[in-house]
Amino acid sequence: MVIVVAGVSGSGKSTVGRLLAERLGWEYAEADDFHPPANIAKMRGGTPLTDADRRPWLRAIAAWIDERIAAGRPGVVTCSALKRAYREPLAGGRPGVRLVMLDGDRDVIEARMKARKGHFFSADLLDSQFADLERPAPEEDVVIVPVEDGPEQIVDRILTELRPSDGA
Ligand SMILES: Nc1ncnc2c1ncn2[C@@H]1O[C@H](COP(=O)(O)OP(=O)(O)OP(=O)(O)O)[C@@H](O)[C@H]1O
Ligand SMILES: O=C(O)[C@H](O)[C@@H](O)[C@H](O)[C@H](O)CO
Repeated sequence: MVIVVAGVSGSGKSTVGRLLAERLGWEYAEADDFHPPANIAKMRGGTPLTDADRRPWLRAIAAWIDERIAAGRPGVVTCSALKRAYREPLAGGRPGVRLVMLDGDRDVIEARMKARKGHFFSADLLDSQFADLERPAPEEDVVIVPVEDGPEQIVDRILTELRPSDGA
């Protein structure tokens, strides 16, 4: 099984994803490591990414997921996956892949981003993240988890909802 941890920038994907992988003893990969350097430079410069910018990045994340599934090695990967069209190729109806979206109040997320030091993605871009965000429809079968709790409780909740140790 592969779990994709999604959500806008600052929603806690890296914090929660890393902890989840640690608790399960699974491999972990970080969305930002799949971006071509031009995308990182663009975000660092304060310009939001377009669909075209995100295409090679989503393909690289999908390839990571495919490799894990082919090898029967479970993993956790983060990916903002803001739009339905981004989520479909990663998790849509694929057995063995589940997507969890961290979602919550913009002010809470903004405050966390402002407190976070040394990250290339500035809180000024948060509006563009919420503008692009398409909240998952029920038929997408995405687990939506509120971000207001602490990371440990969020991970507990994901484990309860997905029961990954059952091998689902
Ligand atoms: N549940 C939480 N409770 C309190 N603080 C949190 C929580 N989750 C994350 N944080 C803090 O909020 C900030 C943003 O979290 P994090 O970097 O994990 O988000 P992200 O979604 O991975 O962001 P990005 O996509 O920009 O890399 C960090 O400083 C992190 O320590
Ligand atoms: O889809 C996007 O706009 C990007 O992937 C962003 O979400 C960033 O990569 C990340 O969240 C910042 O670290």
